[in-house]
Amino acid sequence: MSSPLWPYVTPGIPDDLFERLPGIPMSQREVRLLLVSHLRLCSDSILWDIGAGTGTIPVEAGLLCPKGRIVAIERDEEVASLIRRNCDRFGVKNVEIVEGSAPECLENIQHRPNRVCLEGGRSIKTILKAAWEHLDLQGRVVVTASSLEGLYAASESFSELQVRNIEVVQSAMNRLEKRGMNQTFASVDPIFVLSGEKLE
Ligand SMILES: C[S@@+](CC[C@H](N)C(=O)[O-])C[C@H]1O[C@@H](n2cnc3c(N)ncnc32)[C@H](O)[C@@H]1O
Repeated sequence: MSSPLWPYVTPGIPDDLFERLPGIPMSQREVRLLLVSHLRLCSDSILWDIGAGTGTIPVEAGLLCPKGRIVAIERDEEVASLIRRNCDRFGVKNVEIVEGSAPECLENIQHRPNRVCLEGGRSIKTILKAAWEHLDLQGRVVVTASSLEGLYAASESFSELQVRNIEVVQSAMNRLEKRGMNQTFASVDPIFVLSGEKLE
C-alpha cells in the first residue's frame, strides 16, 4: 500500500486506495463504515461476505479480526481475482475466497460463520435463508438494500427467519466534490442497512 499513512487502525479505508474494475460495484467508505459497525465484529469473528465484489468488506474485516476468518463469496471469476489482489494490497492474510454462486456454494464452506454480510444476489430471500441455517447461535446478520423491492424482500425474510433485535438504518451522506471551478456536495448512494441476531 503506497499511502504514506498506511497502516492505520481505524476502519473506513478511502475508496481510491482499492483497486477497482470498471462496472464492478463497491461499497463506498461511508456506507462500508455503517455496515462494519452493524456487524459488531470481534477479533476472532468468522464472517461470510456473500457477494464480496471489490473486496472492501473482506479487507476491512480481515484487518479488524486478526484472529478470525473471513470468507469472501463471489460468483464472478474476474471479480474473485480482484478480491485477492485487494487483500494482498493491504497485507490481509485471513481471507478465504470462495468462487461460486450463493446459495449453492455455501454448503461446501468449511468454516461456519458467526457473522454474515449479504450485499449481492438477486434472490435475497433464498440466499439469506441458506446462510441463516449455517449461522451460529448468537450470530449476527447484516443485509444491504438499495431499492424498495430489496428492502421489502430483506424485511420479509427477517420476519420469516425470526431475526431478533432488528435494526434498520438508511444512509444519507454527502461528499464535497470539485465540479469545474466550484465545490459542491454530491450524495453518496443511499443504502438501507438491516441487521439482527440469531437467538434461537
Ligand atoms: C454490490 S456488489 C458488492 C460490493 C462489495 N461490498 C464491495 O464493497 O466491493 C455485489 C457482488 O455480488 C456478486 N453476486 C451477486 N449475486 C451473487 C451470488 N448469488 N453469489 C455470489 N456472488 C454474487 C456480484 O458479482 C457483485 O460482485
